[in-house]
Amino acid sequence: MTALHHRLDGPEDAPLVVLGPSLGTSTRLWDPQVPALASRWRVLRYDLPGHGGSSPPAGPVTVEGIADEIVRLLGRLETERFAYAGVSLGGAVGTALALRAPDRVASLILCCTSPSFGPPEAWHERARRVRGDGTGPLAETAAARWFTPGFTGAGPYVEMLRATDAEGYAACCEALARFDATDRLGGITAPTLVIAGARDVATPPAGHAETLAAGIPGAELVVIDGAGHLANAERPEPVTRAVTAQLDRTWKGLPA
Ligand SMILES: O=C(O)CC1=CCC(=O)O1
Repeated sequence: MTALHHRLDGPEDAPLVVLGPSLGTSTRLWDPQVPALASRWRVLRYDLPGHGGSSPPAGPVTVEGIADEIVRLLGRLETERFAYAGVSLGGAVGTALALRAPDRVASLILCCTSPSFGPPEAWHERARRVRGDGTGPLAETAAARWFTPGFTGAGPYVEMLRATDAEGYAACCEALARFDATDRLGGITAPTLVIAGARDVATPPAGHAETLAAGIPGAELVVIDGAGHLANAERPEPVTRAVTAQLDRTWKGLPA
C-alpha cells in the first residue's frame, strides 16, 4: 500500500486521536470537529487511497491494509497508544485496527459505520461504474445518500467526491465488498463508543450501528436525531460532544 497523506493539528505533546474519513471524502470531513478536538488533543487525519491528498493505489486495497498503513505511520511518529474515530469506511478501519493492534488503541469511536456493508456484488458493481464513468454521476446522488432531505450544507462534501480519483474510489468499494468483521466483534477490547445517524440510509442504525454495539463488549451507542450518514457534518455539535466526552474518559484514565 502506498503511504497515506495525513495532516496533524493540535499540541505536539498531547495524547493522539486519529480521525478516519468515509468513502469519497477527505481529511476535511472532520473539519467541524477539529477546532474543539485540536484545542486539547493532537489530531491526526489521513486520506484514503486515491482520496484527498493520497496517491491512487498501485494494487488492491483492503480495510486491513489501510489499518496496517496507519500503524506504520504512527510508528514513524513514534506514537504507541492512540484514540481512533472514523466515519463509515474510516470506522471499518478503526474496527480492523482494534482487532489487529489491541494494545495500541486506547479508545475507539465508530461513526455511521458497520461490521459489514451489504451485498459485495453491489460494491463491485459501483466499482465497475466508477472505473467506467468516474465519480461525477455518483456525486449527483451523493447528497441523498449522505444527508437528510433539506440539508443545505452538502456542497463541500459532494465536491470532495467529485475530486476523488476514480481508481482510488473503486478500489475502496472493493475493500468494502471484502470487509466483514461481524464474527470478530467480541474480540475488541478497546473502550468503544458507537455513533449512529437516526436517519442514515447508507448504514441505518438497525443492522449496522446496533450490531456493532451489541457485538463489542461494553460498547455504548449514541443515536443522533435528525442526522443522516455523515452525521458529524450534518449535526456537528452533538457528535463533537459525544466524541469529546469519550476522549475525556479515555485520557483521564477513567473507564471509557
Ligand atoms: O457513499 C456511500 O454510499 C456511503 C458509504 C458506505 C461506506 C462509506 O464509507 O460510505
